[in-house]
Amino acid sequence: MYKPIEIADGIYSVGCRDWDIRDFHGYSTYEGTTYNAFLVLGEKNILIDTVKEKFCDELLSNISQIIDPKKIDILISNHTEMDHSGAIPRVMHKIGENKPLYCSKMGAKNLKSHFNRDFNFQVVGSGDELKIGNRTFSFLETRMLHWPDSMFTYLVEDAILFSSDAFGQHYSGDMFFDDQIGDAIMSHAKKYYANILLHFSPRVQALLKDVAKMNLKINMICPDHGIIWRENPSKIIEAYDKWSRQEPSKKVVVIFDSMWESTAKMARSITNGIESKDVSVRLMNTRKWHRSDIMTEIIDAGAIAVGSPTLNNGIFPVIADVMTYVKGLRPQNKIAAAFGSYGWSGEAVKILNKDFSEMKWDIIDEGVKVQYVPNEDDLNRCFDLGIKIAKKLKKKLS
Ligand SMILES: Cc1cc2nc3c(=O)[nH]c(=O)nc-3n(C[C@H](O)[C@H](O)[C@H](O)COP(=O)(O)O)c2cc1C
Repeated sequence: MYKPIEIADGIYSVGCRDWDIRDFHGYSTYEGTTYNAFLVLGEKNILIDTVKEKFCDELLSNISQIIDPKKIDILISNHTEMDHSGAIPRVMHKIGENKPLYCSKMGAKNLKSHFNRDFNFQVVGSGDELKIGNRTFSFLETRMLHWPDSMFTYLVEDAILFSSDAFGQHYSGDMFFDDQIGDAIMSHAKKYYANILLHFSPRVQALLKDVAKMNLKINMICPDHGIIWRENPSKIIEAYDKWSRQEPSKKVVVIFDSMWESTAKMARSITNGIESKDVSVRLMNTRKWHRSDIMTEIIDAGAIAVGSPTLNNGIFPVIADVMTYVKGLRPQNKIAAAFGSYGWSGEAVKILNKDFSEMKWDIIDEGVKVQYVPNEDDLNRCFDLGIKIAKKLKKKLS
């Protein structure tokens, strides 16, 4: 940033924007991301989280515009992943190697594993508090949201939740708050949830219930990526509640790949069949759509159809990539059907059905297989499969 932003009295956002990044551990970030870090001034000066190693100079320069970094007394690390911890060794070197580093028990273990050294760890768990002057930092472990070390730091008097990766978005721009960017941020937040947190949805539900019971006042949510939620923090909490419930909607995603257009023709007929029953549909060619965009469409879809030609007795490699990725993120509550063209052995549909059953998706048809190029009858069978998917979905939702 060209200069740090004071987000509340004596509290500054001092992190960095990564305008260039496009591949974030396999997730496509068309608009880059930010690595947020926060400086809280007071009787003791506290830095919450750091940035990716290569942005360390920028972080230190941002801090220097407010105080001499040597005057930082305490570092809080909410999450060990390198985009937030990468700069820790250099930051500690700058502020003083023996200054206390607050983190969870798993945080201490994981920071050691990352940097192969000890810091002056002060291990904290849920409910522990650090009182400094007129400020209270309260810690809440959020294990597996999304790493074992993850935790939140809640600043009691200011009612600010530093939420680590939760509630984040991969977005980098000239807007820093929800009231500046408006609803445009929600697609980034949804993509982030679908690709980073979806498989932990039961834990998200449990956490939201725990936080509701705690009756925390939340004026602001400061995640480690993207914009800060200050106008309406409950908007992202409500969105997390909705996404983590994994409720199906009247929407089908048709995913396919094709070498010679046969599976593509089948995919289009299935799509037409779905649409003929007034069900919304997204047709996604895996050669044109990134796996993380496909995943974002899947999260609220009620049904998924996947098509692959048979290649060397298996499914097409790009479809295998997408299916491996989707399986890991465990989307629930889906109706499913497979399809594909083949030449002689035709294993693809069977393999896709196995993938569906591993995810406990409801396979509503044995799938449509077509030898080589589909004729009119074959395309009618595909159209009928589309109708069947749409009808089953409507019935399920009624
Ligand atoms: C390199 C290569 C390997 C193939 N291997 C198989 C195979 O193992 N079993 C099979 O049934 N068909 C195989 N096929 C045939 C394709 O599945 C068939 O051409 C199909 O119609 C392609 O569908 P598409 O037009 O959607 O790509 C192979 C085709 C190619 C080009």
